[in-house]
Amino acid sequence: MKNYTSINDIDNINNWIAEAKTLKESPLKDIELGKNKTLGLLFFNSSLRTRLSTQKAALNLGMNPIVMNVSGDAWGIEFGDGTVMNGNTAEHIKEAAAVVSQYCDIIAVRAFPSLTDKVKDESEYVLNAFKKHASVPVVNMESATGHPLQGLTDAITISEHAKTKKPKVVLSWAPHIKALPHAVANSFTQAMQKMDVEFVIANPEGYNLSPEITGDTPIIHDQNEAFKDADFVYVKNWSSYDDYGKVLNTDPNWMITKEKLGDAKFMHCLPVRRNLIVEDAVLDSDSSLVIEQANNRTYAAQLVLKKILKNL
Ligand SMILES: NCCC[C@H](NC(=O)CCC(=O)O)C(=O)O
Ligand SMILES: NC(=O)OP(=O)(O)O
Repeated sequence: MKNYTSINDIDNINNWIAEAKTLKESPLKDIELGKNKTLGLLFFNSSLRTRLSTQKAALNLGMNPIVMNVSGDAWGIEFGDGTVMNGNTAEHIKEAAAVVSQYCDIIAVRAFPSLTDKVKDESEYVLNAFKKHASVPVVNMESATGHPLQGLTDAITISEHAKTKKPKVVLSWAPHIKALPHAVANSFTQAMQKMDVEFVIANPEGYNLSPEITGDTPIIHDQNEAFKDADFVYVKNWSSYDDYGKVLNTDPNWMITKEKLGDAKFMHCLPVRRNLIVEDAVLDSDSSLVIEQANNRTYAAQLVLKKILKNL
């Protein structure tokens, strides 16, 4: 594998899950593989889990991680072609990516969407510019439209906790005060579509994800109906896709409660706002898998880095 930028880069999800589970059992077994190799992590946005678990994964493989907060700490990067750079950007992605490629064997990038310009966001211009102008492999640590390290993590976690051969998995929208990206929901949807699960999405009217992502997956506007007989309820807020980036609804009735959850397991990528997205009683109960999900971020990243290292 050269780059890992989308769930579509996973050739066989069941094999990947099995391999991630073996890494989890003996995380240091490939400690020689990444010796003298450098992973550069570039953050255009905040992070706790991705920033730490991806470094931990690199360390488990014997790699040397180096981290930079691009926004604020680096020079403003210009992505436009042929731009007269007389504004706020001081260096072009052509130089920046070429320079970073000399210091790193793999570059990992986090760059969220604007949520104001759908066409520009969907062009994935930051991630694709790194892919184009870097001479080393690129890993997506959450881009405008996808969070494939999270999607892989969630597939691993569901596989670990499934009690039946074909569990029912619900992706549910929940309220939030801010406009949030679609990336986590998109990659979770794509991961579930590759797994042998009964998968449905629950969201209010006006909140359907991109039809290119949802495809044949049933979309249900009644949350209680969607939750019936669910084994896993994966919760995430996202802003409207059709009315791009808008917050149309903050209906507290969509918040996840213990009563609504029933016997299902609760999942969320974190960070999560308590008593807005989900009530304390759920997060503080055995029904919550959120801490285990965060743990699996390390093994998802380690599997991805291992596959890229083997191909260098
Ligand atoms: N990486 C996981 C989620 C990141 C981001 N969440 C956020 O921005 C939450 C911010 C807040 O709650 O203020 C998202 O939804 O894509
Ligand atoms: N789940 C996740 O990606 O967390 P961070 O945004 O803290 O990295």
